[in-house]
Amino acid sequence: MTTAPTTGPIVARTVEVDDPGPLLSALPGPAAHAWVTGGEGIVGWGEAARFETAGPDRFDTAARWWSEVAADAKVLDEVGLPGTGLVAFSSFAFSDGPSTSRLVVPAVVVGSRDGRFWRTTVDGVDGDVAPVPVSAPQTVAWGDGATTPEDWRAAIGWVRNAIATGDLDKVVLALDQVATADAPVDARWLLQGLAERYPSCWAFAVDGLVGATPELLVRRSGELAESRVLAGTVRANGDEGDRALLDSEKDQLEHRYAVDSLVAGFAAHCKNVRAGDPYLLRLANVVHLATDVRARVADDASLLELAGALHPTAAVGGTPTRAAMRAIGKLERSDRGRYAGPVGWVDSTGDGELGLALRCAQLDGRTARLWAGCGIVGDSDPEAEAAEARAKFEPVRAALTRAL
Ligand SMILES: C=C(O[C@@H]1C=C(C(=O)O)C=C[C@H]1O)C(=O)O
Repeated sequence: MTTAPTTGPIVARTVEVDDPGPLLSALPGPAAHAWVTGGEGIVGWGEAARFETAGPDRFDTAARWWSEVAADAKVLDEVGLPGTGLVAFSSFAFSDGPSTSRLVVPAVVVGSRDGRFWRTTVDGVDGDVAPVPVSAPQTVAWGDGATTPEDWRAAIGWVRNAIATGDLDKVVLALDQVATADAPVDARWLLQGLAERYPSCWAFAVDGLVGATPELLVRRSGELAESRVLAGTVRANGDEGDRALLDSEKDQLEHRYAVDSLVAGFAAHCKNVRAGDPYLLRLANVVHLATDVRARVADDASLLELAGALHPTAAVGGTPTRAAMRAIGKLERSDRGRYAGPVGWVDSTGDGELGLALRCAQLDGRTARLWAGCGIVGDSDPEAEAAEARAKFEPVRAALTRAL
């Protein structure tokens, strides 16, 4: 566990500013943090404080650190909208393994909502970054990741057998790909490409994990907790695909496991948990079955505490949870890192938004590791799952290579 580099209580000041233009274009360099949907949200850079942790208690330890920082902080906020005041960009590991989860308080945050714009700075922390133009890769070479398509098909077979013998109901299996560019990949290049083609998704970047997710694990606004669960997917191909999804018992079952797990997770902290009816969420690459869930927070649990109770839902893990997580650990050839973990932002009152880190890449110099996962149930067809995985890789692949 590490904390740095606060030297005393944080003083955060939010002031209203003129329209700064597109938020993602306000980011001065590739070390970028972002949470943007439909052109609104927050972007940040520089660093006023950081907390890193790992293991099964990661949500609790992060929640405790953040509540102490927030309690000590002085927040001078003349705007008072979601994303103003003191915020930490947040990104959690998928599993209880050694991958690092982190909260980062940027030196500068610029935000926009409902035609209002703001800038938050932390006293005594230099947020001046010499602007560096966004760079596009000139070449990108693609390779398999740790789990090859062949490994993945074999794993689907293993899961289908385990389901047939009654040990499991659903497992979300992921595979990875690695892109190697000619120069370090600029997070802003990916963010801008993703936000352009997927404006209704949440484009995110936290410490080099960059993507655009359509799935909201939890948003807390005071007593209101909200979520958008996705499970059940086909490639976008017009009405035919839409009907196939709505009429598919296999997809409806896969979806129900995910909704049930989210509702059960909310029960620990919330009252009046209400799930709507499933609907179709249409994106440029795929169509998902989606359900919106609302609940009332009954015990003052913060966003990070709620996330600890909810993660991993069966949208990214499986059913039953523990057995599915064991299967993922055994069948996937490398740790997921922060892919499929909660990602977003939290403020000093414990409000904020966390999506699931999907349709994303982990940037590391010239390489980008991408993942795509599919929910496997007893009736899953390996060919159809492979087509679904290819469709889920598409957003990041296309954003990365759009200038080539
Ligand atoms: C795991 C991913 O997506 C999840 C799995 C889905 C499915 O199996 O239908 C749909 C949306 C997400 O909950 C991914 O995109 O990598």
